[in-house]
Amino acid sequence: MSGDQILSVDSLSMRFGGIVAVNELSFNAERRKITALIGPNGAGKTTVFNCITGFYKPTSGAMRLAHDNGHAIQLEQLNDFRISKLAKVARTFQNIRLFPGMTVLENLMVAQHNALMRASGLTFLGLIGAPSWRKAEEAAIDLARTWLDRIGLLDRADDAAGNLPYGDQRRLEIARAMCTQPALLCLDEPAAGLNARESAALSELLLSIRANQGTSILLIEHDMSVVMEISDHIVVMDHGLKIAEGTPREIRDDPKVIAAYLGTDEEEAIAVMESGT
Ligand SMILES: Nc1ncnc2c1ncn2[C@@H]1O[C@H](COP(=O)(O)OP(=O)(O)OP(=O)(O)O)[C@@H](O)[C@H]1O
Repeated sequence: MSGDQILSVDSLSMRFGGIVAVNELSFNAERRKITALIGPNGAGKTTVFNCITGFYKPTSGAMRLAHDNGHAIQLEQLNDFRISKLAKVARTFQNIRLFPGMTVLENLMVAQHNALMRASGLTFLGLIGAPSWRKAEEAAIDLARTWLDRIGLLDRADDAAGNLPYGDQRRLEIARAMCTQPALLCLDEPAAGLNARESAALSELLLSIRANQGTSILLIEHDMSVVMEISDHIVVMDHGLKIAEGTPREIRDDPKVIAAYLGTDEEEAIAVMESGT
């Protein structure tokens, strides 16, 4: 894999006592591309995400995020707050983490809290309704409404987020992450629990984010139909190690991947991998 890397992970290791969850992992994610991280349960994928997003401090290794303008940031030196603010890395989680009692629109406004706080001069300008604050608030509402339109939820803007169907909540989480205007969007199993129609809508949304926003996406996903359809590059982990990487076609045909990812029954494994083509 060559080209313009937004993320370079170099010899990343994470230990929990005697468990080596991630073992000397190295890979790159290309700018404006979709990179998938796959592997069986317990392979270490979420731990990698937790290191990249600053939830865990890695035991060793380096993670370099390079912005468009050439500015590079060593993620292992920052905490989660600074990674989201300075490195502009946004993430979603395996379990939905919306504010269910807040409206759909409010969930997207909360994502823009940092920008709004700055514009409000840490609340004072907001309290007196200064024009600069009103302008920033209008821009935030515009951005939120644009994303609601993109995910087809504009007409549900005033409904409680918790009342949305599950697939809509998943897409709302992605819209919320996009409202932070991230350089790198990390999605942890966004297709989990979705039906076939919802998975297809998710794939379409991620492809449109790549095409229209040019956002780089790092994706953990078990749903092979989504992974094979939208990924530019796939990194495969097993027991904390990288066992393969390549294009969807290369990964689908790799016997090591088939055996490790899907167990020892090769015939069944091939059938499952092929279902994702
Ligand atoms: N905070 C923690 N403390 C101790 N062990 C942990 C912790 N987080 C993860 N692990 C262990 O690290 C290993 C990798 O877990 P991880 O959740 O990263 O795997 P995964 O590939 O994301 O799995 P899944 O696909 O099931 O989500 C597992 O053995 C797990 O039990």
